[in-house]
Amino acid sequence: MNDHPPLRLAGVERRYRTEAGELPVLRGADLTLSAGEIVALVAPSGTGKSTLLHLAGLLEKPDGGEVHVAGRAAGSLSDEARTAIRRTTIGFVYQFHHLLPEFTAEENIALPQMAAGVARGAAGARARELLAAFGLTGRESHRPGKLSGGEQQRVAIARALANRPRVLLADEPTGNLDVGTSDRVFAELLEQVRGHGVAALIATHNPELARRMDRIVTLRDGKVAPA
Ligand SMILES: Nc1ncnc2c1ncn2[C@@H]1O[C@H](COP(=O)(O)OP(=O)(O)OP(=O)(O)O)[C@@H](O)[C@H]1O
Repeated sequence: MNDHPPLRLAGVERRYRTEAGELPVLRGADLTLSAGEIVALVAPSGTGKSTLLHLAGLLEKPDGGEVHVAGRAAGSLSDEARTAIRRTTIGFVYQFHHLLPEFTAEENIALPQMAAGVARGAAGARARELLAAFGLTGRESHRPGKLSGGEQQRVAIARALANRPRVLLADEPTGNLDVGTSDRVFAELLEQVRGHGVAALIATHNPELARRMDRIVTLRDGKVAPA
C-alpha cells in the first residue's frame, strides 16, 4: 500500500490512424481515482470509453500524457514491469466474461494468481473463498459452458479481484445479462469492491447502475468531464 491514488490519468491523448486520416479520441483526459472510490463512466458510443479503460489498464500506451498506477508513471516502465502491474494491481472485467472455456470456475480464478507467483494450493483456496462470496459454492468444478450467463460473469468478477488489485476496470460488466440478473450481479460487484477498498472505473450505458456509484463522469471533446 502507498498513499498515491490508485489510478491517475494526466493529460492522456490517444489518436487512431484510419483510412480517413487521424482520429483524435482522447485529447488531454484527466482523471484521479481515490482508494475505495467507484466511478461510473457514462458516455455515448464511440466517444472513447473502451480506449480510456485500455489505457488505464496499461493494455495500450497513450500518444501523450501519462497514466500513473499507485504512483508509478507507466510510461517509464519496461514491458515486464507493466505486465507485473497489470497482473497484481489492476483487475479487468469485460462485457463478455472471457473465461478460459477448458478450465473450471475455480481454475479460472486460480490461474491469474499462480501467474503472479501464488502457490497452487493457496490460489485454489482463495478461488473457493471468492466463489463462496459470489454465491457459487458447489460450482467450483464447472466449466464456463456449464454455467449461466450471470454465473459466468460472477466468476469473471471474482477472477478480476483474485490478486487483490487496487484498481478494478470494467467495460459494461453486466451489459450482456437480462435486467434482473444484471442488477443482482452488479450489486455483488459493488459490495465486493466496496468491501475491499478497491478503486473502480466502470463504463456503463445504464443510468440506473451509474447512479449506484460514488461519482459519474463522461467524455466530452476527448476529455473527462463531470456528467
Ligand atoms: N484500433 C482502432 N483503430 C481505429 N479506430 C479505433 C480503434 N479503436 C477504436 N477506434 C475508434 O475510436 C473511437 C472510440 O472507440 P471506443 O471503443 O473507445 O469507444 P466507446 O466509447 O467505448 O464505444 P462503445 O460504447 O460503442 O463501446 C471510435 O470512433 C472507434 O471507431
